[in-house]
Amino acid sequence: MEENGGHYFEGVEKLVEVWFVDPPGDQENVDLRTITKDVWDELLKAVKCEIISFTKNDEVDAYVLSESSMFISKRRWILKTCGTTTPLNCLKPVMKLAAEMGFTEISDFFYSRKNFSRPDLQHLPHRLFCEEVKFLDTIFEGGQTYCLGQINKDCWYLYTLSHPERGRDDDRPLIELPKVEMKGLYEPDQTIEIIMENLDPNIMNIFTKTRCTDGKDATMTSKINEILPDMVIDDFLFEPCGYSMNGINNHGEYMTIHITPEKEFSYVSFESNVSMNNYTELITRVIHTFLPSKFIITIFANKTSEAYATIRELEYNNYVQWQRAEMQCCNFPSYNLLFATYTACRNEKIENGC
Ligand SMILES: C[S@+](CC[C@H](N)C(=O)[O-])C[C@H]1O[C@@H](n2cnc3c(N)ncnc32)[C@H](O)[C@@H]1O
Repeated sequence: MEENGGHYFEGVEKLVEVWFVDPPGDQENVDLRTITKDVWDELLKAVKCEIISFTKNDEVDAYVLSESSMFISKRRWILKTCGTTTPLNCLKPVMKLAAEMGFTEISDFFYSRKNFSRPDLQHLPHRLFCEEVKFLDTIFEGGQTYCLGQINKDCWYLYTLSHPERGRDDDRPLIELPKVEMKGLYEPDQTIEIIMENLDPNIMNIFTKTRCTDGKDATMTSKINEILPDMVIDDFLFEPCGYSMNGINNHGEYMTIHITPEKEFSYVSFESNVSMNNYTELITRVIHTFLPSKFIITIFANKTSEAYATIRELEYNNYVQWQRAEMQCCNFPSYNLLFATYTACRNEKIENGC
């Protein structure tokens, strides 16, 4: 990979998602959102990133970070950071703090990332996936690890831990399913992530200070605001280039986009937990907004999610300009996972429908 006058930025994010179990009894005040910004400022020092913006609604707190994003709801914590950050270094302190609040158990844990372009620039424990696994195994018992895709090319690593038997203990099933199925799975959950590389340079130019004045200008010019129109957007345009946004809606759903526009190592990620029974249109909107040369899609859906039974439908979808290179499906105790990679068709192939 060619560098940019010695400048290199690793767009690939490390993604941590933790679901704590609501403690029994009166749970109203046991809420991760009671952790103040000052406390997060301190905790994030171990990650080597800072909070640059904050928005919230009744369901979710959303932080834009100097390197990506953090989302906090009552019992779920998501930390997504790029560059050479070290998110696993704040995991133990956050779990300790959560335990002091009453969150002593975890029902689901996910750590995932694509392979880095420059692993040599990463810091301990993020230099190798096996090093990350070793670190996580000192915290969790029974974590499972996977590598999807091609180990010698583009791949995606996952460390996951699931205790479906420890789910919410509140007798409020959201949809009618036999009790045995519902145990521990009262809250529908799904996450779609689209990881895009080698993007259209004219589109990437939008995410520079030479073309746009600020985050809002870049959001409107690129039409990011039309991807999921009900999201209230908090956006930031870096100097001289680079863009991050969080969107939240009143259903407690979020979206987040992060853009590294430098042409030598351009990278864009899209992530959302928006609930849909078919993600084809959303995926089409995202990839037409950024025009990547290649992309990876991952979709997680738990058993009460409306996407649970349908994520395999991606197998039958054609995106005209992009051809699917591979697809893998996994069934975990609480979640189904779909992983697929796509590459842009050459022009003569497009004319023939790829
Ligand atoms: C934080 S953003 C988005 C990163 C994201 N993970 C992605 O998808 O690429 C990174 C982009 O902003 C640029 N940038 C400029 N100033 C930065 C800063 N202070 N911290 C992090 N990135 C900065 C980087 O060069 C890069 O293009």
